[in-house]
Amino acid sequence: MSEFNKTPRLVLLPAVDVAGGKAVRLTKGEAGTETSYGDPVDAAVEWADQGAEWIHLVDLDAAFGRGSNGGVLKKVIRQVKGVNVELSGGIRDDASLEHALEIGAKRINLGTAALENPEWAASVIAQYGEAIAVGLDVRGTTLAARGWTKDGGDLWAVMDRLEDAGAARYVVTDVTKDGTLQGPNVDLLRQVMERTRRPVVASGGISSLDDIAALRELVPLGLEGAIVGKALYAGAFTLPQALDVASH
Ligand SMILES: O=C(O)c1ccccc1N[C@@H]1O[C@H](COP(=O)(O)O)[C@@H](O)[C@H]1O
Repeated sequence: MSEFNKTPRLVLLPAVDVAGGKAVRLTKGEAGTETSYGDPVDAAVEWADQGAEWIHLVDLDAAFGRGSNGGVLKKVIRQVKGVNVELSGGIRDDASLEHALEIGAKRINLGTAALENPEWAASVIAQYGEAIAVGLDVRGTTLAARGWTKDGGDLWAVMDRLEDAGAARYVVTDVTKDGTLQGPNVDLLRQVMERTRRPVVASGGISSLDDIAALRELVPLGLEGAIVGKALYAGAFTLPQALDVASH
């Protein structure tokens, strides 16, 4: 096959979720299910050293509305200079959005605000374009907001609105898969990609290199990337192995 016929690679985004100043992984996003993996700066620097182009950085305390890890996030972004950071959790107004961009986030992932404050979300989508992604965090086809503790409406109705607003990209998480190592929800991803021409990033459930290979098959349909969390921290495979599968 010539270079020109090759399917473009899948971009992998190792996740660094921060709670109480530590890198943690949750199961299905439920508070109290944390497994701790130490210093978030060390985790992020390790993913950067191993070849990550993007890091998906989450302030879980801000997402749950119980605090902030602002200082730690700033340090992480500073320490992984040269690696793009997608930042999410608690970015719900002008002040938090501007702060996130000021500390160096390349892309902001809006969750709750895109559901509860459609006018503001539309205005920042129009103003910042590619710098704004919308996180579609779902159980079944019901969106989840406020630390995934509240229902946030019907996925397809909200997507119609976001498409009209010109959302640049969607980060799709099946909450029921997140942190479970049960494999990604490929049907959900296919359904989302059928309804948009915008790039989609998959999140939740990746457990093996086979899962990454399966997601790479979706690149021609609009899948741009995949967030990898627990599988990397648990050592199911290494990031270089995953990057290799994502690019072949
Ligand atoms: O990533 C998680 O495990 C997670 C768990 C519970 C809530 C949120 C979680 N992650 C990220 O947070 C944003 C939503 O934050 P907000 O609603 O905008 O404050 C979500 O898209 C995930 O990226």
